Amino acid sequence: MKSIILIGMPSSGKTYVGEALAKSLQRPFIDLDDVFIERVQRTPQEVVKQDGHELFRRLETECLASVADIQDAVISTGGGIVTEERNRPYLEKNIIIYVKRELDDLDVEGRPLAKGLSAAALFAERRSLYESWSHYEVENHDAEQAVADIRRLLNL
Ligand SMILES: Nc1ncnc2c1ncn2[C@@H]1O[C@H](COP(=O)(O)OP(=O)(O)OP(=O)(O)O)[C@@H](O)[C@H]1O
Ligand SMILES: O=C(O)C1=C[C@@H](O)[C@@H](O)[C@H](O)C1
Ligand SMILES: [Mg+2]
Repeated sequence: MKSIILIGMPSSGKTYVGEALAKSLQRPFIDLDDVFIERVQRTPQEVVKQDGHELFRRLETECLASVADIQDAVISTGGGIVTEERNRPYLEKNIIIYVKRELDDLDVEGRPLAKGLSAAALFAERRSLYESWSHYEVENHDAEQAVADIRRLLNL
């Protein structure tokens, strides 16, 4: 079966819910941030700081391409994955779930967000992308509930 791939705002719970979902389904969990660090030997933040946003996005696409054909996994992505149209075909090889969380609940304090924008500004820019690129949407108030909702939506 295709992998389940989670998209959504920074800190919306893609990793948290993804890990719980993988455990519940007894499937491998892949976090694209970990793939990035392993391939590039630097964190996304280091690359942005040292070499700029564009290189970070190019390397992120390479990381996505490297996992896009893996079957049966749960994959969480970085919040900005929807900002590059070239990422869409890789995401679409999989089942795409938009993980939603109240803006006020996003724990973005002190985190370097893309382009130095606030979470509200990023959300305004990306909301329609998360909505239109995803096959399903799930609220993350409570991780167990989000896992149950995804399992129900996908009949798993
Ligand atoms: N349902 C939840 N209940 C309690 N804590 C949560 C829940 N969802 C997420 N968190 C917490 O919120 C923070 C952000 O979650 P997480 O790291 O999973 O977000 P993310 O979408 O993967 O972020 P990023 O875009 O940076 O990868 C973490 O500290 C996580 O433990
Ligand atoms: O949402 C984004 O565009 C980003 C989120 C951060 O986790 C980092 O990956 C980087 O700052 C970009
Ligand atoms: Mg994450």
